[in-house]
Amino acid sequence: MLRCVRLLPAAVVTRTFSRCCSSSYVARMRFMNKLKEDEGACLAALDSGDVFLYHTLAPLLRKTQQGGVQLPLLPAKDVEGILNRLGRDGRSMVKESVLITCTEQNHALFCLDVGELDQGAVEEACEGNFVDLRKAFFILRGEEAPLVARGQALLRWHQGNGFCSASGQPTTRNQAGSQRVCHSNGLVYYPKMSPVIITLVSDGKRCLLARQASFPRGMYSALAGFCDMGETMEETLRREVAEEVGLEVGAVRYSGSQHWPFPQSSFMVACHATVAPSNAQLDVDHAELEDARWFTLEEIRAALKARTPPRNPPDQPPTIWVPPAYAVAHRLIREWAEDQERHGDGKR
Ligand SMILES: NC(=O)C1=CN([C@@H]2O[C@H](COP(=O)(O)OP(=O)(O)OC[C@H]3O[C@@H](n4cnc5c(N)ncnc54)[C@H](OP(=O)(O)O)[C@@H]3O)[C@@H](O)[C@H]2O)C=CC1
Ligand SMILES: [Mg+2]
Repeated sequence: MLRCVRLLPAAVVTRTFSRCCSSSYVARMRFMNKLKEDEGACLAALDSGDVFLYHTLAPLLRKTQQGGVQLPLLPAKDVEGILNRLGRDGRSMVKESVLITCTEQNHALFCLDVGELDQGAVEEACEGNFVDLRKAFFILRGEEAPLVARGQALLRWHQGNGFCSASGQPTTRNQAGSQRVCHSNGLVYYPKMSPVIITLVSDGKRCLLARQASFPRGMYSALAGFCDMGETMEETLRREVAEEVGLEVGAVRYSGSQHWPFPQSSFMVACHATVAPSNAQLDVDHAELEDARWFTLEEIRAALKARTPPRNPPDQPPTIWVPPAYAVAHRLIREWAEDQERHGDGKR
C-alpha cells in the first residue's frame, strides 16, 4: 500500500499525462520519429521534458489530494537536481532516460530507473512510493497504465541487452533508447515482444475461464499461450485451447490487442472463439492449469463487480474475480457479458 505523503515542496513541479496530452496524431508521430533518429534533438527534448521514475522496475506513484493515485511526471531538470542532492551525477543519470511518448506541443516524456539509489531516499525526495507494477495496474486509471507498462518493458529490455549475443561485446544505446548497437559487428538490436494469443471460449451460454496456480487467489482469466515459430494466430489459438482444456474451437473472432510487460514483454492478440454445446466437455491439463471451468453470465457479472483484489479471509472460499480493467482479458470478458446481455438469454 502507498504510504501517506506530504505535500510537494513548491520547487518540485509535476504534471499528469492527461493534462499535457493533446490530439494532433500526425505531428506527434513525426516528432517522435525525429527524436528516435536525431541524437541532438532527443537530448534537447529531454532537457525540456518530463521524466517518470522506477526503482528496480517498480514505478513511482503518488497519492493525490483527492485520495486517488497518479504517476508523477517530474521535469528532467528537477530530477537532475534531486539526483545531485542524493550524491550522484544527476546529469549523467538523467541522460540514461528512455523516450516514452510526447505531446503535440513537442513536449517529450521519458522514464528512468534509479535502482542503484536508496529506495527510501528517492521516495522521500520525490514525495511518492515505488509500487510493484502488477499492483499499479489495479490503482492507476486511464492513460497512465499503458505508460508505466511501456516504460517498464523498455527499461527491462535495456537492462537485459547490454551485450551482443553474437560477439559478446557491450552494446550502446541511442539517446531515445529505441535501439542498441554492437559496434564490433554493426548488429542493431530493437526492443522485442513475444506474440501471445488470448482467447475467451464460449459455448453460447457460458464462457470458459481458467487459473494457473501462480495467479492470485480467486482470480480467473481467459486462456493464453505463446505463439510457436511459424504459426498463424489461428493455429496458436486452436493449439493452446486444445492443449490446455481439450476442446476444438469453431469460429474465431478478433477483438483487440495490447502490449503486456510480463513476463518479458508480450504482444497480446485477443480473440473470442466458440465451441458447440455438444462439444463443451473439458479435459484440463493440470500441469498447466490449476483449474478451468465454464461460468454463467450471472457468475461473470459478479466477478466483474468484485473488488480487485478481494480481501477474503483465507479460511473462506475465495471470491471469483477477473484481471483488472487495463488487461485485455478483462475486455474480452466484459465484451462477452455485454454480448450475452444484448443477444443471449442473460436478461437483467
Ligand atoms: N493481458 C492480459 O489480459 C493477460 C496476459 N497474459 C499473459 O500471457 C502470457 C502467456 O500466457 P501463458 O498461459 O503463461 O502461456 P503458455 O500457455 O504458452 O505457457 C507458458 C509457458 O510457455 C513456455 N513459453 C513458450 N514461449 C515462451 C516465451 N516467449 N516466453 C515465455 N514463456 C514461453 C514457457 O514454458 P517453459 O517454462 O516450460 O519453457 C512458459 O512457462 C503470460 O505470461 C501472461 O503474462 C495472460 C492472461 C491475461
Ligand atoms: Mg496458457
